[in-house]
Amino acid sequence: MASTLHSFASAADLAGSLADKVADSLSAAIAARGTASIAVSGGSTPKVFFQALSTRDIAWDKVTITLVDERFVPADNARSNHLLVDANLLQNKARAARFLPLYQDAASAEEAARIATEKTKAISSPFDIVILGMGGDGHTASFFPGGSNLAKALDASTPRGIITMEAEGAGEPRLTFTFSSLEDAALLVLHIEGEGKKDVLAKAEGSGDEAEMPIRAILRRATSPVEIYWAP
Ligand SMILES: O=C1O[C@H](COP(=O)(O)O)[C@@H](O)[C@H](O)[C@H]1O
Repeated sequence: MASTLHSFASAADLAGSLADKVADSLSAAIAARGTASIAVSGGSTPKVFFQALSTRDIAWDKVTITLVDERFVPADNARSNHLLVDANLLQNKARAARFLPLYQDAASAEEAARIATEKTKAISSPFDIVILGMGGDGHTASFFPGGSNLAKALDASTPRGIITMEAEGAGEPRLTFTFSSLEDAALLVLHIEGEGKKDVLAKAEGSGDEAEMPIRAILRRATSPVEIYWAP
């Protein structure tokens, strides 16, 4: 499916514009179905966007928020994506939203993935909105190059839900929604910032194996158009 690049002069401009777009999409879903869903990324990029989105005046009590991926660490760990969402998105007006975490207090990441898959079945499919990020190695969600479960995660026939991932570049074991869970969102966004990420994107858009740069799976095979939001 095609992608469209939306470029902004600054990260603040991008955050405001993306927050408006997401708020409009959530409101449209609520008007159509009574509820709305959004799966967001962690990492360093989304903080300012989260802060902007949290102030938007929509029916947040009808919105379910979850993560596209998470580290297998509790929510009070500084590297937790849940912590980032708590501190920046589940604030202001967005405090009224329901948050479904991927991390579960389980004996293993595999058990946590199984529990999280069950719990997130309460969210209707497809997601209304998915916001992906991208690492400098071409990973997105926790689809890491060399990842232990990468082939399964990227296989379009792997069911919706959460699986585990371990990889050298990932730090802790990870929990990640599968490709099939994310690729058909009504609004599918790739949010990246910096010249370095633009170069990584250009490389990913070229030829090469998906396993080397897993973002290629989204760019090449997502059934929804990919809206790329970029700022320097
Ligand atoms: O590990 C992760 O990294 C990516 C990208 O993060 P960034 O710090 O380069 O913005 C992120 O999209 C993903 O959700 C996160 O778990």
